[in-house]
Amino acid sequence: REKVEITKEQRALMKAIVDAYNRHQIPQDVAKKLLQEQYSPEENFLLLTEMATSQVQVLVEFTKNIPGFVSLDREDQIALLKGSAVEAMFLRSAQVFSRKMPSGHTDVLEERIRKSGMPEEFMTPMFNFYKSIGELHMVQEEQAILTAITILTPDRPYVKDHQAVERLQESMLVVLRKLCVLQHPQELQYFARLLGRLTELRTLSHYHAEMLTSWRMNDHKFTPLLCEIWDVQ
Ligand SMILES: O=C1N(Cc2ccc(-c3nnn[nH]3)cc2)c2ccc(Br)cc2C12CCN(S(=O)(=O)c1cccs1)CC2
Repeated sequence: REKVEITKEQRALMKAIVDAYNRHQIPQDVAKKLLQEQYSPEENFLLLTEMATSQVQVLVEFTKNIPGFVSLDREDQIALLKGSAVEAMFLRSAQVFSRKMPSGHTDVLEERIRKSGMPEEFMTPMFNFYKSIGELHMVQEEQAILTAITILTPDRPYVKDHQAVERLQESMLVVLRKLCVLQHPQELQYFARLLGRLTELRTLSHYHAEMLTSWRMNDHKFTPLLCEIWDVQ
């Protein structure tokens, strides 16, 4: 059994990322609304849009606090945020939602989102992803670092200094791998399973782009921030 040890620097990096991840949350009243009253599809959709807008704001703040991010080329910072926005939002949504939801309430989520006019063909992959994240029982350090790794993916469109991003992501992958060995000693392939979720996320983000155009509401409106980051309208 390999002797795994997290260095002082790696612990500092992990702490900075976890603090940033926990510091920014979306307003609880918004998330709670989704779980309480019964709404019309239009109202459901508006709620999801309101929440997604808060989520993007929270993710921008989180990203700015990832050590090394703000010293990247400014245009690369934008390219990374735009390239990872959907994936990071779905990853964080799945993580936060499963934590927030008392068990057995996911059908409320399913019903609310199904009632928002989301195309059927997107529901299944989204819920499969949601369940597959829940089954991993990630500790919060793993959740925060995996989200940072998603954002610091070097092969996003328009990233110029590929290497600089790769170096940042590399240092986080090293920490995450050690964390997985320490937190899940019995599951030898736990780290590989975590990274496998990132592949599932990319598929989801392709669905998402199509979904936005085919949303089953003729007058669906997104907020200016979502239009900007999702390249819609
Ligand atoms: O809204 C979602 N939810 C509910 C949700 C998400 C986060 C929090 C929360 N609470 N505190 N912090 N975060 C609460 C409820 C959720 C849960 C799991 C998965 Br997988 C995914 C989702 C989406 C993400 C956005 N989309 S979306 O398609 O991008 C779209 C935008 C506009 C209209 S449709 C819908 C599904």
